[in-house]
Amino acid sequence: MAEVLQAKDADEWAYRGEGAVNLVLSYCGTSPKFVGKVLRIQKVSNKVSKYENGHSALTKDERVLWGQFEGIVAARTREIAEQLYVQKVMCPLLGSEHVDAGIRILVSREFLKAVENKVLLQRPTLRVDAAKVNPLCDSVLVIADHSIFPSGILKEDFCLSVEIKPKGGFLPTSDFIDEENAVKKRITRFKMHQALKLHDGVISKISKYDPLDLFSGSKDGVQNAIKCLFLTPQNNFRVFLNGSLIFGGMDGGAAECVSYTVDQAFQDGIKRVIVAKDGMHSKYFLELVTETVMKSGLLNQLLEVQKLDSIDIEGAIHAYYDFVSLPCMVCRKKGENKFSGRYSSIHSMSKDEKLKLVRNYLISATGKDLSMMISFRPRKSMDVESPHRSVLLKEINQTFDYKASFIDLDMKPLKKMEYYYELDQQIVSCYVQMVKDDEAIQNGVVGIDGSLNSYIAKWK
Ligand SMILES: O=P(O)(O)O[C@@H]1[C@@H](OP(=O)(O)O)[C@H](OP(=O)(O)O)[C@H](O)[C@H](OP(=O)(O)O)[C@H]1OP(=O)(O)O
Ligand SMILES: Nc1ncnc2c1ncn2[C@@H]1O[C@H](COP(=O)(O)OP(=O)(O)OP(=O)(O)O)[C@@H](O)[C@H]1O
Ligand SMILES: [Zn+2]
Repeated sequence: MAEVLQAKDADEWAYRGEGAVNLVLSYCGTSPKFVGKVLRIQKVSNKVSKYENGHSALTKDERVLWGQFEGIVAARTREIAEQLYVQKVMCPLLGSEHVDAGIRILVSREFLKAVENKVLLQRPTLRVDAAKVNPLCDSVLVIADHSIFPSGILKEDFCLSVEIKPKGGFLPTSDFIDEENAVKKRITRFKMHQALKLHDGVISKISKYDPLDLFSGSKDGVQNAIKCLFLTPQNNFRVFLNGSLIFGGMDGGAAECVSYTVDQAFQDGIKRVIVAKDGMHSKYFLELVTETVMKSGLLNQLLEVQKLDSIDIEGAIHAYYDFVSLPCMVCRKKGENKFSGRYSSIHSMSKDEKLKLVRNYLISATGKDLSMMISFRPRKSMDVESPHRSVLLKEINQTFDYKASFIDLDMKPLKKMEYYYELDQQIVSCYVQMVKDDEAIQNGVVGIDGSLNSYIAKWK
């Protein structure tokens, strides 16, 4: 009979982290089956949400959308479909050596309850208020722990790992972008979204990070991006030592660091791995991350996936309405005729072409939201063969094994398309308003909206 995790097993799992929809636990027991693994447990919103990740299977339209991928249509639950999505859709695109789709394991309700109680005090308040462990889950995912090297490491070894959530790394060029929204072709969504997040109080400071730098392929660009992530990590940058968080936060908001003289835990942590003169460890740490990001080539692959969004949400939304057989709310609002107006080239496409546009948009959305984890351990001797790739930091003559993986490759629900459109419009209008207010201030005119003025100050 298949193993089912019970309440007593909760003792062997410890809080690792969480995002908006999953709680992640690391294994601290001795069973070879779980050593080097994490458990990824689905959460459910405390508020009733339109986009709730419930226990239901895929919708009829989603089954058509993902039908060409083996097994997804027949999946009994959304969790099973999501695991197959990682295996069949994302793995081939990102490389199976960088992705672990994991295996599902059965859990009892008592296990979920025990785990939830155990980690409650370690969870950020914002996350506790937002969501709880989904009590209806009967299975959870067991995935490789990407913050450590696979088993076989000695106890005294140290492994440093870095988690980066790069977000969208290119500017859209789609002809379907409204003239009013032309700013989208010049400013990244990440940067514009920062203005909205600040306005809504989600963050207290604008990130210095620019995804275009990270994806630039140039050493200077990547170096600058990593430095900015370090200065304003928000939910885009974290560092772990042997799986314990030593830099950044899990609250999805504004974990902020203002200088290289950060937390002692971080300083102590990097000293265990990087051999350098006092005061130089942070510099070489950032150098190591930069070199490895460049060398791994992971971002080139990721950018290709993100670029599957070829016509932007302002184009894809029209394909969506036809695909789900609903009147196009965007054409209706804009007073456009579906078959002769600005978006007629989309509305008159074949069913298959529209399906492909929507599917590619959603795959790209996964690519714009995933994270990558890169783990490092110092190579003790170049004579010993290692199955891992390595990077040499010339200035300190130190070689590191590294392992790079992608995490959080979740399938985005089809019904989120309308939300994506609305959010996109909101992001642009908030940013445009901010720029207008900024100009008004510079011209000596008092801004229209006091709250906007206050975040312009924070922008600078
Ligand atoms: O829309 P975005 O860019 O804010 O992305 C959301 C993320 O926000 P952030 O990266 O902080 O801006 C958001 O992350 P946080 O909860 O803010 O850490 C989620 O990753 C969300 O995806 P899902 O609902 O969990 O499937 C993400 O939603 P998707 O757009 O990827 O569906
Ligand atoms: N395989 C893994 N190995 C090591 N750490 C992991 C792994 N998977 C997740 N984590 C840690 O747990 C955190 C939450 O996981 P994950 O990003 O999958 O949650 P999520 O709720 O799906 O996120 P999001 O809000 O982006 O949708 C990650 O940020 C990472 O720190
Ligand atoms: Zn339309």
